[in-house]
Amino acid sequence: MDKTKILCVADGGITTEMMEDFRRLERYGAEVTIVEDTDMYAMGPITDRMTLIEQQGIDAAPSCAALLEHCADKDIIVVHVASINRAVLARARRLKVAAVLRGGYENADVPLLTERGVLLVNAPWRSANAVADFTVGMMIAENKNIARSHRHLMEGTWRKSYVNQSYIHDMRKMTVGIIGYGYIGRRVRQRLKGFECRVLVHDPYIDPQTAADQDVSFVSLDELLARSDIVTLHLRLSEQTSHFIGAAELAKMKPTAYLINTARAGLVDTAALTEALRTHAIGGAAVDVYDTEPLPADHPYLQLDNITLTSHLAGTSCDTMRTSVEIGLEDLTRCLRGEEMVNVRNMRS
Ligand SMILES: NC(=O)c1ccc[n+]([C@@H]2O[C@H](COP(=O)([O-])OP(=O)(O)OC[C@H]3O[C@@H](n4cnc5c(N)ncnc54)[C@H](O)[C@@H]3O)[C@@H](O)[C@H]2O)c1
Ligand SMILES: O=C(O)[C@H](O)[C@H](O)COP(=O)(O)O
Repeated sequence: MDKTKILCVADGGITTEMMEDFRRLERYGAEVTIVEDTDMYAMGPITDRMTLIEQQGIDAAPSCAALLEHCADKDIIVVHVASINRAVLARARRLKVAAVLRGGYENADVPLLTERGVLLVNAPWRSANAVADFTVGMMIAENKNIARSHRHLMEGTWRKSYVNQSYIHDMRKMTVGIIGYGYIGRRVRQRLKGFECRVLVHDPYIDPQTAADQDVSFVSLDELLARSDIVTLHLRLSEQTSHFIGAAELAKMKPTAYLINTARAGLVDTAALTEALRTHAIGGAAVDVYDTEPLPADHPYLQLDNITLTSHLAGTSCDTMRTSVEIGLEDLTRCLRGEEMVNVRNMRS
């Protein structure tokens, strides 16, 4: 019987050494080939190919030469950010499973994979702990003026008070509203337990039983916006959620409330948030993600004194990359044992 042939494409984000873990699948009779996506290094920062794909579509970003060269006889391919696009699928005629070791899988042509009967699996919660940690950090950085004080000290200024002086509260006195209760939203909630703050959640897609099992209050969007001292976004960006927070939603927030966005820039109307912060219609914001990245030097956020900004760092951790491999390896192990994979995104086997 033919061996199952697996191709793993390492790209520096997920290193060749990390991809070596997939050799454990050889105990199930698979043959594992590991190649390097050297084009990725030429493209600069790891997210550049992803930005091209997100903004211009899957066929806009250059294909990975190593993937094209080695995919023809493979049953399974494993990638991080290399595109599984039309060109790859035209060559990979034996392909049965495509594994994208990310939460998002914009670098896979899902309709085409589905049409070809190829299962797509991903690594949905790989960065959820990193992003949840970071999000809580952003809440505290903004509310307690940590980044602002750091900047002023680096500039030689000792300041004892900031614009939010009259509404800096201990976390245990605050109500935090979590919008989107998926992998990251739930982990933010877990972390907030230690701070003893009240937590409200808005997520219309949580089934009633799951909601009943959680010790949080599920509320409408309007109630969450009106009652929260901190509103934190953990939805995925889609046509339905584009500009989820605009002028109308910001107007429903308390004038002392903070908006935290470590999810996706497109969830928030940037002009509306800028205006709300400029006029102090809300207390402040902390933002990790932008419509244009890197953040342009003339971006209006850079003129504000009530915002904490980071450079799309929330998901970045060594553990994120290791976890990506662990999640993928678990599912491909199930596949080789003839069991159902858990992270299938396009159809059930
Ligand atoms: N900044 C970073 O570095 C970074 C890293 C990883 C992920 N992210 C982003 O974090 C976000 C959350 O990721 P996740 O893995 O938790 O996603 P997820 O899919 O697990 O959870 C999203 C949740 O949003 C809910 N939702 C959908 N529409 C909604 C609506 N209209 N109102 C309220 N809730 C709604 C869904 O039911 C789901 O529970 C995504 O936008 C993702 O792109 C950012
Ligand atoms: O936000 C991020 O960090 C990036 O989108 C990163 O490319 C991967 O995130 P993921 O697709 O795993 O959610």
